[in-house]
Amino acid sequence: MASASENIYVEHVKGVNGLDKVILREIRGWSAEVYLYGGQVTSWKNERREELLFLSSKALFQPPKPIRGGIPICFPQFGNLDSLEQHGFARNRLWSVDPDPPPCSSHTNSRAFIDLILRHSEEEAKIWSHRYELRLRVALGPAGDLMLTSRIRNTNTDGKSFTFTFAYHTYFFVTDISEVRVEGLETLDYLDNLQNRERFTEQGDAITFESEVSLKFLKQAYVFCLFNSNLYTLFYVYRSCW
Ligand SMILES: O=P(O)(O)OC[C@H]1O[C@@H](O)[C@H](O)[C@@H](O)[C@@H]1O
Repeated sequence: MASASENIYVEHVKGVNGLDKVILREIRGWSAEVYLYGGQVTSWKNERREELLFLSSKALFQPPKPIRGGIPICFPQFGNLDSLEQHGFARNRLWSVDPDPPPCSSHTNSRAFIDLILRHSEEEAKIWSHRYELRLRVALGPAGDLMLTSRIRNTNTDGKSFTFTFAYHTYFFVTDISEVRVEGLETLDYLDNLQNRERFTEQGDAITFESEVSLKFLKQAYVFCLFNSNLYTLFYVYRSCW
């Protein structure tokens, strides 16, 4: 049973439409909310209780529809290049709390974290025949940093390998899109969805937004940052693999 002090950091509650939700809190006032439906982070607030993620006011919270906003998990595909549904099925499955996660080398400072797991199901085997375990740790660091660690294990009994693509499809909250700059993507190749997916190489030192932009980068940057000057927020997004 969780002790009173643990309850400060991790609280299990019912969210919209009675869906299970976990609230992570840090003592300085930062918080994050994670729905078991989709394994989806839907809120990340700073110590002034300002929301840093966008969640659509029209988000349905109604399985099997994905939740529009926060950080949807795209697996086993990002986009719609394969025959699977757009962005895969992980975002519209009910995940479980993982009671016995393998050791996770990151986030050792954090007391506000939750481990979730999604396993293959017989129902799903009709559309994707592989057996897998997808683990997700969502952790809120003492300084409010939000860290997502995903681990994918092939559990095919015949040892057959499979390929997949994966993405955190993060919706950041911005107050004025014309003020936003995304840096750190120069020299990376992308497909421009608004130009028949033609391939280009990013040349500028920042991407800015004067009209609709829809780019799919073919490799992820190790770090990129998004400046949102009105909110005085600077998001750094780091990627690390091991
Ligand atoms: O509407 P969905 O399936 O949640 O996808 C969200 C967005 O995902 C992006 O990857 C696509 O480029 C957009 O066209 C799409 O709107």
